[in-house]
Amino acid sequence: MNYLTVYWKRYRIRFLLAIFFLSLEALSDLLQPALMARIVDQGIAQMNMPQIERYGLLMLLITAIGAVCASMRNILSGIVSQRFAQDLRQDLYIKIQSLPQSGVDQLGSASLITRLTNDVTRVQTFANGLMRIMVKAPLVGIGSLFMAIHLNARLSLVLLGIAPMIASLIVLNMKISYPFFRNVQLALDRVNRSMQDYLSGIRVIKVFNRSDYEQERFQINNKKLGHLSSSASKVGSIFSPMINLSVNIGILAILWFGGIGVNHGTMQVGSIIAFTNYMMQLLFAIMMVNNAFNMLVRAKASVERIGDVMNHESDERFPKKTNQKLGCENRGALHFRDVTFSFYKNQEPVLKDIHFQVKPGETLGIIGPIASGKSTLAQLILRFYDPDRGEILFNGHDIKNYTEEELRKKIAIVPQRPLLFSGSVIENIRWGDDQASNESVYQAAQIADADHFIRLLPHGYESLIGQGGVNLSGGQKQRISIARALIRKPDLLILDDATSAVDAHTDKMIRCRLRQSLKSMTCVMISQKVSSIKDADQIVVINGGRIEAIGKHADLLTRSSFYREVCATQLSDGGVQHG
Ligand SMILES: Nc1ncnc2c1ncn2[C@@H]1O[C@H](COP(=O)(O)OP(=O)(O)OP(=O)(O)O)[C@@H](O)[C@H]1O
Repeated sequence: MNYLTVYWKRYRIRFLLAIFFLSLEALSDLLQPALMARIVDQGIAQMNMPQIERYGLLMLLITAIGAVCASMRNILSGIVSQRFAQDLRQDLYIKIQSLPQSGVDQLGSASLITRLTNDVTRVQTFANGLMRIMVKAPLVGIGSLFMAIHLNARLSLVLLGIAPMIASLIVLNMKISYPFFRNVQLALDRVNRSMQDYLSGIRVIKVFNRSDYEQERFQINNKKLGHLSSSASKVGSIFSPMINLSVNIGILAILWFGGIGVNHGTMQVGSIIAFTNYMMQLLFAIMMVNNAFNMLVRAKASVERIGDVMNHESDERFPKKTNQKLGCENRGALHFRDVTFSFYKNQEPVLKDIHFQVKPGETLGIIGPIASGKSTLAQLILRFYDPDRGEILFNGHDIKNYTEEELRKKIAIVPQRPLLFSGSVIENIRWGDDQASNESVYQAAQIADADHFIRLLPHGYESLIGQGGVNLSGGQKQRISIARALIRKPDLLILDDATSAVDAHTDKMIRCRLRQSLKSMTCVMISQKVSSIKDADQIVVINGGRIEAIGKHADLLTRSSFYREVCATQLSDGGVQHG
């Protein structure tokens, strides 16, 4: 919970000011029954009009002060809780951005969304409640008790008997409820995850007619959430009436003993009214304290879940300062030296003893069966993960010597699944370099063979792209992604199956243009298609996480059985093309 200290320091003055107004408001509530008792006992009972007017006016004044304080407290609590939530959300967002990829994998993206939205809102509601009722309830509760004792000490013994009983009930409620609320949040994560899965795969789900199946999956998670939520509220619904019953027994006892007192002439009617009023205020306060505990239990679960993220180790692997010694003599050179990598400790490595070298300006093709580790290899170059053994050199230097900004400025990747944002086409391309001129954008689009189709769009480069590029074809999205990577003018370009959705002719055009226009740029081309990589200077055949063979197309036809088989099935003439 340490991470909350910074917000406490930032907002404590306004928070304490809200509590100050709240205390005045509570004081105004507490004084009213006592004034009413005087109006009844000293005014009405003795037909004393001046007393009625005096205490009546005083009561009005105190109520007005209470109302002003309530407004001030409302304004302050609104401001403090809104700003606190806004800051917390922002800081959590920044923290999520700083997490290493393994941290994001571990926490899960759906859970991170729930933490950023639902959990922050819960903590905000609690903070707001703290300034509205939670402090007022104990103040009014203790004040009522004090005023009641002041009115009639003997009658107050009833209250002292009941209070410990109610306190025990509240503590028990909190202990039992807490695990339920934590489980509710976890169930909410699962509901969000199934929704996220559905939205990201909506087309495939429809094509495969799997909407019913997905609906069932959602229903299972939703039912679990409903079940857990109702179990959690059942606990609350058992305890609340028990607390109510205890308080009502107390009121009944007061009326009983008070009635006896009035009969014997030891108590006045006004005092009994005031006493029951205080009892009602006490009832209200206790109910509020109970609700506050329920809110606290929920907020505690959320505070801990946010804390899991806030206290998670940030990605501190990159050096903070530029290493002056990193010269550019070997611009674009890439060297894998016996790299072994596994995602989880004590698990079979995904990549084993990977060793190869790419000279500046060369193109390296990588081919292999599915799940053989091709994309993982690309992610290691960008340091999304670090190898367990071995090292990767880029531009002649260990990639661990580069700052995050430097490394990612020099290397651009076009991922398997192109990611486009809502906005115009030109904005999406310029996202790679926001300083790029229009000319550079057009040039990058031409190399990616995107310029022609973009100009045919209703508003050309200014045409709007829907969220995730819904209004574009797969091949169009891939070409815009390539243009976006090119505009960065990287030393090394990684195309991770980036032309899988374009036809063979366009694929060839893009490769030719890349070679002609960017002679100095090194290119790593991962593909399942032989046609995409067969002209590369070197081809790495990767199988089961190991390099099966390295060489040119012609060499591999004799040296790699996997490569030969793939060529035989893929190349258009049905046979094996040499050269
Ligand atoms: N974030 C991750 N956490 C754990 N395991 C992973 C992760 N990403 C990939 N893997 C595993 O690593 C192995 C290699 O995956 P990778 O994506 O590198 O294969 P690939 O050769 O690129 O496959 P494809 O051709 O299908 O894209 C697979 O077994 C996969 O399950």
